[in-house]
Amino acid sequence: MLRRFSTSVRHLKKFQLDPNYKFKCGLEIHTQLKTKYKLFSLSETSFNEAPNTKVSYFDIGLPGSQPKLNPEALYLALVAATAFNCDIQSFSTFDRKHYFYPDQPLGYQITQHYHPIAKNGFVQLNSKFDGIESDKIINLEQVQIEQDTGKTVNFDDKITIDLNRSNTPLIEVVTKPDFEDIKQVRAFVKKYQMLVSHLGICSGDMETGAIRVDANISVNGNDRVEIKNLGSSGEVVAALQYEYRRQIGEIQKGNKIVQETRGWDGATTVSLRRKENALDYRYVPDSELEVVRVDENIGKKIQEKLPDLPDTILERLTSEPYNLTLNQARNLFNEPLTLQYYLSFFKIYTEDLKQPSKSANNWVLEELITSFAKVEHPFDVTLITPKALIEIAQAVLDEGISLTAARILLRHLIENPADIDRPLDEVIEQLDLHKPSSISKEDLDEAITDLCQTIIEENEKIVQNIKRGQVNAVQSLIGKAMKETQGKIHAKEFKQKFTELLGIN
Ligand SMILES: Nc1ncnc2c1ncn2[C@@H]1O[C@H](COP(=O)(O)OP(=O)(O)OP(=O)(O)O)[C@@H](O)[C@H]1O
Ligand SMILES: [Mg+2]
Ligand SMILES: [Mg+2]
Repeated sequence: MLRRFSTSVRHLKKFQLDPNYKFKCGLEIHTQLKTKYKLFSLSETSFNEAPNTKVSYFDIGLPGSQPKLNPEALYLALVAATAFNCDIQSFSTFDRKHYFYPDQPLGYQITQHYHPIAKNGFVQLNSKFDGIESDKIINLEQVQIEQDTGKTVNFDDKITIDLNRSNTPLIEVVTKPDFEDIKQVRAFVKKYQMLVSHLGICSGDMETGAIRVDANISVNGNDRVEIKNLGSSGEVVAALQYEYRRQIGEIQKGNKIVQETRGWDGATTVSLRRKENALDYRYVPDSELEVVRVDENIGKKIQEKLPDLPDTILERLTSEPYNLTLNQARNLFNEPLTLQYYLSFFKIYTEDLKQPSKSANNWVLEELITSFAKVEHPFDVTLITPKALIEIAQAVLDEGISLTAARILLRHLIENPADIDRPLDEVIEQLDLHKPSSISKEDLDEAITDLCQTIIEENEKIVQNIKRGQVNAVQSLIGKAMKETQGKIHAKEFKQKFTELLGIN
């Protein structure tokens, strides 16, 4: 996955649109809704179960079985439509789209062709958060509710069919052909993915096929070509880059671009079929499903209950008082428990202890996280609570221990969780981390001078480098001194001493 991602980034750098060939693109995004039950039956939705174990009569198209709409799916579709700023339709219906496929036993897919649940939304791409040069609005044509198909799985020389996925609820979100650039497409897919998982509408995992994208592309106003079933933002980008170049090649040869459906094989787009038109699908209203009527104000009511959207959260975290970098904010956004931890630590540290926000950020995002990494323990917000971290930070502020001692303490507590419940002072005592307060100032200064001199004598090379102008190399001498004194003496004091002894500024 990571490799695929970096490949697409590399492509992005190299790839340029040709100003003589205008790129135009619109997406159809199929999103599995995270419901307990399927769209029109009472079998449970399934992700990794043994094949054909999560199916009801209706899911396998048994004659006589009837569909009944799952209200949870309707609700999640309405939440999506609201978050995408759509006009929710108080009247919508289901239709049958006929086509034969072995993993679609009904012989048709139930979708919303004539009267979808929502129309006319938009998603705002933001130059600050979405990695594009300028803000851009992508308009949406509609959101429709539909069923997923089963899966055809090839085993050696056999083709098998797994109907667990059959009748899983989907929404298809159709954008207007507003994308003028592949970077905008990539930004949109990423944002879409983040939004639906944040709202709990969908798992958001493209790897498991929970979001699948069909990308429509045309060049210089010619017919559009639809590339079906792209499974990651990297694939969308790679397929569009390939197809853009292919269409330019055809135009340059004087060939006509015909409207067709193509697939992506990982390296090229391949023709699957000439595009069916609506007539080929023989859309008819599904006579077994009732008209869906929703309250005219439902969008407003849902809007009031929506949590803050990702952009709002990122905006807040990157502004006063937090002032996090965009990367830090993104990482926190992606780890809700860590975000909660950070916010509660930040509040106590800056409001009760009246300490600067920069130092609060440092405690959580540097000291705490690095301590876990150093002892190779997976980061766990429940281990050192915000209160416990406050206590450690407080010990440093009160000058009871040095920052380096605090680091040793943090690592010790992570590795010995039983000690977390003991009084902190006792643990500090046990580890002998207190600053050596019993020694007189003169004795301490002498000891520091001795130690620094020894280190200077033992590290001729580093000293030479410093004298040649690599002043930063002094840090490695300080590191050695800190190690020697187990962090009991502040780095600042060593820095002063080395500066003095080496005569550097
Ligand atoms: N000239 C164009 N260039 C690129 N994309 C286009 C162009 N015209 C339309 N599109 C895009 O094609 C998509 C059409 O999707 P829609 O679901 O309406 O129809 P479809 O692809 O014919 O149906 P199906 O759902 O059966 O695939 C939209 O995303 C739209 O933005
Ligand atoms: Mg479509
Ligand atoms: Mg389509």
